[in-house]
Amino acid sequence: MDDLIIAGRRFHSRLLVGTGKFSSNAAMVEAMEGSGCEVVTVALRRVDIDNPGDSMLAHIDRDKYLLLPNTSGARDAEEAVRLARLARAAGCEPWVKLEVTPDPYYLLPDPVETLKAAQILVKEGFVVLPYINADPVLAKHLQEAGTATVMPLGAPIGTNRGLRTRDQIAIIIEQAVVPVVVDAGLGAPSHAAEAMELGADAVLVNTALAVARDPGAMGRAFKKGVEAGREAFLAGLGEQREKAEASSPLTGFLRDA
Ligand SMILES: CC(=O)[C@@H](O)[C@H](O)COP(=O)(O)O
Repeated sequence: MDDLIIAGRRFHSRLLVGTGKFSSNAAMVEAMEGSGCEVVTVALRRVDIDNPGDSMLAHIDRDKYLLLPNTSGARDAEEAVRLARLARAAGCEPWVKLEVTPDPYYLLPDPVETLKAAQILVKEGFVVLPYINADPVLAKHLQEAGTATVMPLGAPIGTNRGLRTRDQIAIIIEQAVVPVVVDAGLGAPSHAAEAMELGADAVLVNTALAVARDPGAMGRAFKKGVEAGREAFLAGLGEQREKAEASSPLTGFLRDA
């Protein structure tokens, strides 16, 4: 068993999926099913969380998937906290993907407001999964505040540019005492595999699935990428070297004969 454990809860899948930007609810469900995910994140601003008949929520089987509300669109801590409280009041589990993104162009997370919101929400009993820039110092502060994960970005949301923050993420992974979930910017299964090979505990993907010609097939491709990367990480990757080293050394019985 190689389960992902977040706040004491076990997941077989290490791929979390976002629900934005899909051309239809059917396409979203195909991507979720193909990916094998068990956690799906939903922007609180986009759904009527009080209404189980909301057209998008009605397509998410809550027995099969953990619905992870996110505070996407919040511009400061106050707004994020308000959204999280609304979700809990509407009967959602007290899990929240904390996003505070005041900058409309790059959607980069605000570190000060994110930390402030995390401190409040943890105290109120929320399981907090904060979306952050790949900043190891901030990651430490959030863990000290009691967050259940840290979720550093690979690249800005929706850019599909892959693991641009690789070196910083490596430091976060080295120092983390909670699961590290690489979130945002992963545009191809190879990007997800790279994050997992680096030692990330999980990844979260949305845009790459939503914009694919066949979201179900892309979900399956990401599943394989995540599994391959995880397996390689556990198997132990060889270190990178500057100089060549022959795969078939010229020592041994041929030269000695
Ligand atoms: C859906 C979500 O929670 C975001 O953090 C984000 O949308 C994920 O990033 P990509 O859309 O780039 O995969």
